[in-house]
Amino acid sequence: MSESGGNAGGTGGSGSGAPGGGRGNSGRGKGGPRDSSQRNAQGRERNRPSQRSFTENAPAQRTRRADPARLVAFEVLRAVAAEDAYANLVLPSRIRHHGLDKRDAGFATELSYGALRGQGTYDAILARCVDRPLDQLDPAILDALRIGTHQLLAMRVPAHAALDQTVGLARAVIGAGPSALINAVLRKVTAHTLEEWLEILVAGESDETTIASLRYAHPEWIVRAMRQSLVAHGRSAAEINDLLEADNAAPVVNLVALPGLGSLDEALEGGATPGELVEGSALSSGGDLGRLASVREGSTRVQDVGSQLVARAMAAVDLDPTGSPGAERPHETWLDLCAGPGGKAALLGALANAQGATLLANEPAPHRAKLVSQALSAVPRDVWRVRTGDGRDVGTEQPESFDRVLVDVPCSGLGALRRRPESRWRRTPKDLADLGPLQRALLKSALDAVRPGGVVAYVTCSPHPAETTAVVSDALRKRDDLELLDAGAVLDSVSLTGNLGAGHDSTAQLWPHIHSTDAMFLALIRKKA
Ligand SMILES: C[S@@+](CC[C@H](N)C(=O)[O-])C[C@H]1O[C@@H](n2cnc3c(N)ncnc32)[C@H](O)[C@@H]1O
Repeated sequence: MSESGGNAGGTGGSGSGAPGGGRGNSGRGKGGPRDSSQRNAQGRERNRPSQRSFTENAPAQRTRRADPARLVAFEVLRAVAAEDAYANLVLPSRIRHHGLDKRDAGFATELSYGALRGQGTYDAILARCVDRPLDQLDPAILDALRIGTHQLLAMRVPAHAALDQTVGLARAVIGAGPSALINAVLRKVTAHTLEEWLEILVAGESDETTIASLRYAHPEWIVRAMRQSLVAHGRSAAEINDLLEADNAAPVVNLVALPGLGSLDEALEGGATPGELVEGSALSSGGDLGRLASVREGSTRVQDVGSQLVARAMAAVDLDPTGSPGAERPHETWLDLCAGPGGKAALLGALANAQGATLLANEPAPHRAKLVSQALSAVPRDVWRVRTGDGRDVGTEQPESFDRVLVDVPCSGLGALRRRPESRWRRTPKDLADLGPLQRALLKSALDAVRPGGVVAYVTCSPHPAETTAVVSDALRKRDDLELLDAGAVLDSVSLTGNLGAGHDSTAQLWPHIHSTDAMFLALIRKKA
């Protein structure tokens, strides 16, 4: 374990398109393959005529060149499949490596994210077009087919361009052999629109979970888990399709101006719109956020509104409800037990600075602890410290030492599927079981570390009851010195609307399809004085 400090800021990116998301039909283009200059700012190819047709050229006569934007998407899919890479980390480096301009970068983002999100549905379609089981295909060929299918069924790319360019990509990076197969399979894909394919796939299917899984491109176990989560948090199971559809939409990039330190003026002048749910937030207008001086300084940051709300709720709980309103708070000590990479720590650091408190941010992974220091760099240096160590030890090493503790535990991330296009296909139900003991141990440590009268905010970026309500009720059952505060009411008190409707049974759950945030869970647990 060690403690340290440091400097910097951060930005994020997004993509769009998937079954249930940015649907579009392909059409006929005039002449040969389009070059990238014919794409519009959303990465869509311009002048899209309404009918489909294909070049008469045999695959061998077509382009042998890999269009750089498609090549980037292919490389992202390959890295995800072969190296277990994260698309949101690989994509920017591939875009830089190939020197894509803004339009091509938009196209590559939509193509790679859309193909990854839609993978389950696209594979079901491809299975109807290939004469052997998909797992007998070379994985690179399968990725090329997924990229071709997403262009044909869900992007406004003329069919001939999608075909020619995908075959050209395959010739350039996989070899001449597979191009005939790819050409033949993608021609079969073009026989139907996405909607027609979905009708074909679900025909004769009566199981609602299977239908939703195919229609909204989620594994069946996640469809069931999300339905269970909706019900566990007091919502209707009938919302499931809206929730799954929200996972397929590209999330808007949210900004936060660190209270008392940052400003949104520059972002708003540049076209960002003020956030409607929480003070000091804005919806980015897109583009390179590094152009904003306050983002470069780290006083304005990219952060999901759900994260902003739960961090503000932790800081806003009234620890002395019997005291006189407006009375000055004594100097408080705050702990962020699982801080990496530092998004909530930065906001908490700014709030601590404004409220005369200090913050200890803990993270066991040294490279992530460094990111926490960087995230906190805009906050005055005497307000915060970073501890590099196991959060499970803090409760015994520093018992009853903190007034407020945030424990934002490692979780399945089922509440942020829209941000991580590949994660739905990578996660398994076993992850939930494996994470349970760590989540419980971290919450126990947080409860040991908070002083009597203090409050612990238990947060996950997952709505699943195994990671949310079950963990909290286990903790409450084991000890008699705890009480649950009304997290929904506290969230309302820090929101601009005052009426988020997130509360249920004293805990609170935000939703992508209701609040346009990640599905953040919040429980506020007070240790009785
Ligand atoms: C959900 S993330 C936290 C996100 C962070 N609060 C933010 O807003 O940027 C969970 C973090 O817990 C860390 N973690 C994993 N095991 C831990 C442990 N034993 N003690 C403390 N933190 C742990 C992970 O490295 C990860 O950075």
